[in-house]
This record gives sequence, structure tokens and C-alpha cells, in this order.
Amino acid sequence: MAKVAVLVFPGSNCDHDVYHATKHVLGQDARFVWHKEGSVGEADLVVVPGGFSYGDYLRAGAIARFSPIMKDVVRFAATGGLVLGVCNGFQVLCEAELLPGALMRNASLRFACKDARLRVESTATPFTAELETGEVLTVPVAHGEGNYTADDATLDELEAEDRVVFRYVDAAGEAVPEAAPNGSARNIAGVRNARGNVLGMMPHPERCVEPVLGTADGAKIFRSALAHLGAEVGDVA
Ligand SMILES: NC(=O)CC[C@H](N)C(=O)O
Repeated sequence: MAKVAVLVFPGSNCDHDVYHATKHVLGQDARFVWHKEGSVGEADLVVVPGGFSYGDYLRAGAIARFSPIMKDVVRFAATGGLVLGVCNGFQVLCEAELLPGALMRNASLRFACKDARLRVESTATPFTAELETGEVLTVPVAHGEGNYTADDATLDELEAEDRVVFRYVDAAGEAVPEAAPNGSARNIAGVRNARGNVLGMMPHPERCVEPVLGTADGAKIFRSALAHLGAEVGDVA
């Protein structure tokens, strides 16, 4: 059983979804870690969940990045510990410079809340190692600032190093610009760090881990990470 630390900032609102997914659906030892703690404690996987930390003031994730717990998340990541940032968590990881780039306001300037199709681009991270390159997952998005951006050199480097993990695609599986719900550069929905132990993604895998939720595709990402950790996994989804 893997130990899962779910961070909680003032304004987090997907923390309980991650807890439910990892504890009740996948049968892991999950617990919440308040952002004022100095340590993630004994953990195999740290999840930085979605929400509106600090009300998205300044920029989404810009204040949470200075919460005391983030120093230990940086340390944990440096030791090779698995870190997953979802939506606001992805924004926090970019602000903390654990991942490159930034998430800007959606090109539409509207909050986007709908199912997205994600194509798996890289399996060189424990989070997708058990998936197939080219496999398309249906995972919901819910964000106002999901427009991934970085300078061209950084985007080229991410592509050259196989660090784009997910792209938004249309029904035909093509990464056409209209398929991105937010205007993301090169349709990027998720990226990893060079080592592969840190993944940030805008769509919410924790919201689709059981058939009753419409799709259980999100469970594949957690299952892949848990397989890497050698954890026995529950059999609900
Ligand atoms: N669901 C979320 O985590 C939303 C993230 C952030 N508050 C945004 O709107 O972009």
C-alpha cells in the first residue's frame, strides 16, 4: 500500500476528490497535509490538488508556491519522489519551478468546464508507464487559467526530450488547436520534469476514477504510478 500525501492549501477544492480516488477507490494509505506543515511526512506520492489556492490572487498558484510545505515538496522531488500536480497543482508546480512554463488565462477568457480528450504522448514517467503512446483518455477539465505557455526554445526542448506527456486532441485523435479548451501552446495538457518523477496536468484524473463518474480513465494514471511503487491496488475501477 502506497502512502499518499494530499496537500491542502486555503482554497484547495479537489483535495477530497484525490483522497477519495486514492483511498477509497484505489485502496491506498492517503492523508491530508496542511500547507503550513514543514514536511510531507512519510510519503511515496505527493499530490498537489486542484482548486483556487489563495483565491487565485496575483496568478493561480503564485502565492501557494511560497507555502511552507513547498520547500519540502521540492526536497521530496529532488530525491526522486513522485509528485503529481493537477490543475491548480500544476500551476503551483510551475510557479515553484519544479516544471517549466506557466499557465495563463484561457484564450477564451472564460472558465472551461468539460470533458477533454487527452492523447498520451510520453510513457517515460511512472504516471503513464503502464499506458500506450497514442492512447486517448477522456478526462474532464475545469479551469480559467489553463493556457500553457513557454518560450519556443523551452517548448522545443520539452518535445525533444519527450517531456510533453499529454496533448489535447479532437474526436479524430488529432492535436488541432480547436481541440485545446484553453489555447495551450502546441496543445499541451501535461508535462513532466527531466527525471520523470514530477508530472503536472490541467485535466483532473481524480474526477474520473469510477465508471459511475462517466469514465474511469483517470484511474489509469494513478494505477500506473502505483504499479511503479509496487503498491497493491484496489479493484473498483
Ligand atoms: N480546478 C482547478 O484547479 C482550477 C485552477 C485555477 N483556479 C483555475 O481556474 O485555473
